[in-house]
Amino acid sequence: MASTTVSRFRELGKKIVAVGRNYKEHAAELGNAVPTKPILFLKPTTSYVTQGQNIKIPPNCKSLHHEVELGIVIGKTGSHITEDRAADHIGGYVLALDMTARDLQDEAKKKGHPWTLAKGFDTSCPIGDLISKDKLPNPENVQLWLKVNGQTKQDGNTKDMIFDIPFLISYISKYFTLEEGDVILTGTPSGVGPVDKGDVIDAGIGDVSSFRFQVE
Ligand SMILES: CC(=O)CC(=O)C(=O)O
Ligand SMILES: [Mg+2]
Repeated sequence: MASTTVSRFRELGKKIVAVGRNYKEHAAELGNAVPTKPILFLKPTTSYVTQGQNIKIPPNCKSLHHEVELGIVIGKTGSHITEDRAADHIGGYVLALDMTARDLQDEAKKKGHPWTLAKGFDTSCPIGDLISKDKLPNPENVQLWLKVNGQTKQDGNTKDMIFDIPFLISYISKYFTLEEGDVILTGTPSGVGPVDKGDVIDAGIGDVSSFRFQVE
């Protein structure tokens, strides 16, 4: 796959597949059980925002939470991908936030409704630039950090993921064809919390990639 093509993942990608509760400590902090198989949901690609654009609080949301995540950018289309072939389908990585209207999500959870509004609203997926595979040779042992107004809120390591990257690609691709440019968000470590109008979020993957977004 040509890296010039994958670098256009935001234009090419058809979907964002997100994994929920992939870190034990995060499941615990929200009082959720540790999953025995991946919990998946979709975010539309209209949720992307890039640096220079702001995060907007969606209507009726009184508790907008930050979730820093490692994203996998798919470089080669495939379905029923085996774990041992998963690496062939990775085009690179990306830093992302899975912004979550926590109160709307809690309301939906209580009623057994989908999380679509809480997770898929416009600006709910701030995203960085493509990270090439050679810049992140060990994606399963990197620090994911996030600060709000300069204060550290999240500082976890991808080695603590419950389901690892090959397993996720294999599992997801049994259900959804993973297409070039699609992004898998691999879940957030603990420390999620609220942000408000005017707050500044800085986040990063170790010292490999970082970005800043403001809440408007
Ligand atoms: C409880 C959640 O919102 C699940 C989620 O998105 C995660 O990253 O974990
Ligand atoms: Mg998340």
